[in-house]
Amino acid sequence: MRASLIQIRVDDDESVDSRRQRAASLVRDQAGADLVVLPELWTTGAFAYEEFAREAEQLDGPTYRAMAKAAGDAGVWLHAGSIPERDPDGTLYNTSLLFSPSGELAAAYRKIHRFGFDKGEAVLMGAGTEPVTVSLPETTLGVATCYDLRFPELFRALVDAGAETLVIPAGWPERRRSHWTLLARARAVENQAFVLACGTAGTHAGVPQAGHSIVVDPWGEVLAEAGAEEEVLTVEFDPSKVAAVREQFPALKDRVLGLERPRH
Ligand SMILES: O=C(O)CCC(=O)C(=O)O
Repeated sequence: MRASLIQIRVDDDESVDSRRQRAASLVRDQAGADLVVLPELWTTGAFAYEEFAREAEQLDGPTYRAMAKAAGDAGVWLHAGSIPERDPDGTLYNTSLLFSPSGELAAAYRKIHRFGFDKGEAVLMGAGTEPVTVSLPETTLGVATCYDLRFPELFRALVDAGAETLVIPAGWPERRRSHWTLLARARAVENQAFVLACGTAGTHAGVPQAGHSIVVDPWGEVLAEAGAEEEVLTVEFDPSKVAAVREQFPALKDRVLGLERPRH
């Protein structure tokens, strides 16, 4: 499989419209790839909290339409990253959109773990409740968004639902870049799955972005890693490696279930 991760710049000096057009054109440039991935909240930037309500879209709004068309034009599976979605009841969600190569919506995933550290997202947005997997001809994707990366139990749920390739759009800050790389590799090793983690470049709302999109194989080896600037990270990988690693070193079979005791 060939995957292209579009690590787009989210600087404040570009309008949402301009970035949307640029993203669509970057997706079209990836014709020939099997899977294309954009990052989290790339229209607004993940830390531009005051813009979430202003730029929120109904699910089938302008970003949906632009990305559906770009996926169809390029003939690729597209994980179009996430948008601030406004539900008809008024609640905002951090929602990822996935399109098939014919431009049909294949899945929408509302981020389950809201970023509560500086209150913004956790106060402004509702929480998703449903883990999402999507079957492609070559592999089953399990999707998660940014802060979700810190919660291994979500990834176990995705693996239990058949995920072999974990796709994680993010707007991770440079300040915690060491966690990003470490957690991406940890999720790959513990789940014996490919991890495709696509971040943003640039600075918005005063927060420098980590970039460093990364692709990790089921043995934890880094297949490709971007730098800090905008770039398209392209990688070839063999999805059958997941079954091979799970068979050669069957740690997932030794799980002891039922240990989780939530405190709240
Ligand atoms: O967990 C982190 O360090 C970053 C998370 C984040 O920025 C987000 O989920 O938007």
